[in-house]
Amino acid sequence: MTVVDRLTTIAGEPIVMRGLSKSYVTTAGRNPVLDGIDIDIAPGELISLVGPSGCGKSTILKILAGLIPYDEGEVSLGGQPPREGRRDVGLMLQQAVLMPWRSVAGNIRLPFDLARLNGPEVEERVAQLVELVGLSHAVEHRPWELSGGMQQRVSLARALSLDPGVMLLDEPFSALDEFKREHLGLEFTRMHEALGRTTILVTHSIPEAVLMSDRIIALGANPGRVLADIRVDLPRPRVAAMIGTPAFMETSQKVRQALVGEDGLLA
Ligand SMILES: Nc1ncnc2c1ncn2[C@@H]1O[C@H](COP(=O)(O)OP(=O)(O)OP(=O)(O)O)[C@@H](O)[C@H]1O
Repeated sequence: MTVVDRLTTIAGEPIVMRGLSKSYVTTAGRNPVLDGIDIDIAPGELISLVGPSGCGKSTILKILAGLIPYDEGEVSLGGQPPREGRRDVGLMLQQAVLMPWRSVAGNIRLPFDLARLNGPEVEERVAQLVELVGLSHAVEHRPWELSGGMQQRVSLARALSLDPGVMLLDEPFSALDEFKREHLGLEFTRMHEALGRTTILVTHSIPEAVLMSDRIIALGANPGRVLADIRVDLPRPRVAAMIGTPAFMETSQKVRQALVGEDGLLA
């Protein structure tokens, strides 16, 4: 099987979190951050985590990526416990971490280099990814020559490079202007619909969550817990024309309701 075949035939993996709890130990003592999180994600589902700053969204992704330990509960991806560096898990963190000495193409090629994959198919795949994230004009640029949004796009392309069965994306479009954000969000959704990777997206944007997701998990803070699990009943493929339709607005309203405090404002 060639690299490209593998890239287009990989299927999503289920993700299970049961009774997941996590505290950070700080100089001020033990800080409970997640308390009894139960989330089941079916193979190929795209779910969004939304909730106030500090409710533990990034912590959930880091636990799933095997970057940090957890205290209690069960966590599995494709039936296996989290482990750092798994090639079948694509992670994009909030801050793009790029190699300063590598070009845009070189940064996107990094996972292939680490996996000792090379040749014309890899070059073709890198070129496809560069084009996908709209950086064909900057392919030889170094990270410091890029805007924050462009760096984020390199980071997204790199997370997509090995076409993993599980994608963990922490606010992947936050540094983009609204036009590019909607465009790339829909592009990503289109790829998701074609390839069916299981995806967890952390976002602060309720409209973005509604447009892209099958389900939206609303989280509360102190400690982080699931407030609501809301199904998005919009057909696929998702298209821009769905934004603002009654079904879209109704779902957005449900998410908002789950997150507002007693004063009616988002926490
Ligand atoms: N390494 C750490 N050590 C101690 N406390 C931490 C650490 N990382 C995160 N925290 C704390 O854990 C809580 C959850 O952080 P986390 O980054 O998961 O939240 P978040 O929901 O992703 O927030 P945001 O929306 O602002 O990105 C916060 O109170 C944060 O201060």
